[in-house]
Amino acid sequence: MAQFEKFPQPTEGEKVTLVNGKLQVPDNPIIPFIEGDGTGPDIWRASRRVFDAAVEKAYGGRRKIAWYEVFAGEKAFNTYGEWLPADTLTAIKEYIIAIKGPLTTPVGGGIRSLNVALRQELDLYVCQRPVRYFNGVPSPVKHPELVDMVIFRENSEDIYAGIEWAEGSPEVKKVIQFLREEMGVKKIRFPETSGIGIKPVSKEGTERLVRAAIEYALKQKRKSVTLVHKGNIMKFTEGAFKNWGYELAEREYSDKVFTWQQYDRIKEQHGQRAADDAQKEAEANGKIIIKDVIADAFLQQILTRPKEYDVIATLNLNGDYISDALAAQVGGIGIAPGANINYETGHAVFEATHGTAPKYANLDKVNPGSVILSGVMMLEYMGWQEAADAIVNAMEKTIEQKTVTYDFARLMEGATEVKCSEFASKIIENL
Ligand SMILES: NC(=O)C1=CN([C@@H]2O[C@H](COP(=O)(O)OP(=O)(O)OC[C@H]3O[C@@H](n4cnc5c(N)ncnc54)[C@H](OP(=O)(O)O)[C@@H]3O)[C@@H](O)[C@H]2O)C=CC1
Ligand SMILES: O=C(O)CCC(=O)C(=O)O
Ligand SMILES: [Mg+2]
Repeated sequence: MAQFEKFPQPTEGEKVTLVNGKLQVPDNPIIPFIEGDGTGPDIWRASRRVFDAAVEKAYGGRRKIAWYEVFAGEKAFNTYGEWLPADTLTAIKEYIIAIKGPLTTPVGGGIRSLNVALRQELDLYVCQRPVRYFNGVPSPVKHPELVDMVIFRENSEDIYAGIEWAEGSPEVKKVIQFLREEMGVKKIRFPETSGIGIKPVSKEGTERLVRAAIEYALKQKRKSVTLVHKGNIMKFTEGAFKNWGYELAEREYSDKVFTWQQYDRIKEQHGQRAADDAQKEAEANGKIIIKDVIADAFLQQILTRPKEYDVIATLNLNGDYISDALAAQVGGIGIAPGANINYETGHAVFEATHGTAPKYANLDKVNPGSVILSGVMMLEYMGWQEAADAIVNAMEKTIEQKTVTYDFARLMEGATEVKCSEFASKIIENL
């Protein structure tokens, strides 16, 4: 049993376990949850009702989640005097699968991101964010239905490692002195007034992320995996990510993928026609095409040619930007789910793409769709597909009936605007 310093033990349920790399989920699994800050509590209350109703409906009482509250953010600070108590990490390590609401991160000072800390502490190296269109959702683009992508965002490295020093600090002076005097760096434009941030990107980190993306593409019979990077500018981090990604694909999946690097080699030796034919043959044989694109070009092409993209593998910061941009394309951040996963240990924390939307806190107003769909991902991960499908169908039906929260209502003709809790109730009615 987990040893908690401050938290009470869970009073009901059984542990999820990992046996020989496979999750074993009992009928009454203990699932830790973090309510979240800002709009988190409103959204969590609404979402939890949907999860419980769907599980009850799908399994007639045979299965039931034993929710176990753990704490992070403001509620943790107010209750335990810490933003991220050790017990929360202990609980997630012990019970393997958890779900959370958004947590606040102050800009330019104060605590570092608790969301990022959770991902790093638990080494949840994949941030998996599927982006698809739900019929009837208002969108700013003409063909939102052409967007059907799954983002694999590297979650443990990059500029998010939090290695940075503030302008004027003794540390930054030391780093700048080292760079100038020992490394021969001459390009810091204003050395006296610079803050410095470091961007670590490793071969191991890249390989496990790209491997997860390719495994997903193979299992789900997707067409391509695109490595999105800014390798033309950041050659040894983003450029290396691209190179390591291609190398891994050709080394570990040689009979299952066709890469654009292979295409280039064939083109060089035998001409463009031969390369085109080789790619067509690979596609006809169901091979996954591994390609790459520079991040800025990608951000315009997801608007102009979304059909060309499928599974996306990218670094941490690119993935953050891409997640919100793609979410907007299919109707906004109100229905953008996600998961942070370590595919080796099985640990997974499910959470929405959006933040705490603080101006709407406690108004029972915002869309709970992102956390509800994050819960759908969680149910799928647990193997409770029937409950997951029931929620997706009921949510589709509710949106088609034009019963929606403010974010959709303001863009839809003839919609009935409902509160966060009412949207959840309508989904439950439609189960
Ligand atoms: N994983 C996490 O926990 C994350 C936490 N954060 C943190 O959240 C805080 C606030 O961040 P901020 O940059 O304002 O981004 P948010 O995602 O919280 O909000 C930005 C805007 O997105 C829209 N929005 C967000 N959530 C919903 C929802 N559920 N339904 C409908 N619309 C929604 C609102 O748009 P509109 O104004 O148009 O109504 C809102 O003003 C920060 O402290 C940030 O660090 C941010 C991202 C992820
Ligand atoms: O941790 C935060 O405050 C922001 C995280 C974020 O934007 C994301 O995970 O997409
Ligand atoms: Mg983000």
